[in-house]
Amino acid sequence: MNQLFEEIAFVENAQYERIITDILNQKYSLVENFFTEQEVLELRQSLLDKHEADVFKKAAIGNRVNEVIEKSIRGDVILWIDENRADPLEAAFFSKINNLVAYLNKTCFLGILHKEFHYALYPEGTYYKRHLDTFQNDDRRKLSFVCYLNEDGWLPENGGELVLYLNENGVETEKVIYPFPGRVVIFESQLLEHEVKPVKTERLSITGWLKTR
Ligand SMILES: O=C(O)CCC(=O)C(=O)O
Ligand SMILES: [Fe+2]
Repeated sequence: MNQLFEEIAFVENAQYERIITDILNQKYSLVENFFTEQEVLELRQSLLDKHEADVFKKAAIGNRVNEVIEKSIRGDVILWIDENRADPLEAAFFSKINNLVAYLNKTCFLGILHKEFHYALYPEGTYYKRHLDTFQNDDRRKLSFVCYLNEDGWLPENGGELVLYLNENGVETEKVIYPFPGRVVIFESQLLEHEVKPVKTERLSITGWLKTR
């Protein structure tokens, strides 16, 4: 009965449809208003408060069974967000993510069953060298999701741009994305190599992955 109700209640969502079309056509989607300005402001404050409380740790490369801290590859510090212990703000964040996942699973049969998200702070001078978001021993990450939480007025000169390496008819091209506040980038974890260019002003974000199995 519930199932039937869901079928009838399905409403096409223009924003999600655009995300799906973008990903099908170009392997990534850039969304300017996935979260409200208020949500972005509060998530930024939450990140800064938690960082102030010193609970971030140096990000590693490799997955959690196989991790190595390698500052020559990435220099950000992170804090994983546990959905089961989320505060109301984080719960609202996950509710938007879960809506998107439900839509993707329903319309594209993506089979997303798990997700993992962390706050990330790149101190001045740090970067993340070109990489793919999958691990040798784990290919469950399907979509990468990044939401930028920088201050209003963030300038291109602040560095820290995300560069996606695209392939257009066999030719590599670079898509440069500035981490302006509120921007969300979603891309195919297994297909798009990318990097974070050196940061000149502390750079804030939430990054996550939508995973199968
Ligand atoms: O912050 C970004 O723009 C991308 C971060 C990233 O590539 C990662 O954490 O794997
Ligand atoms: Fe990445």
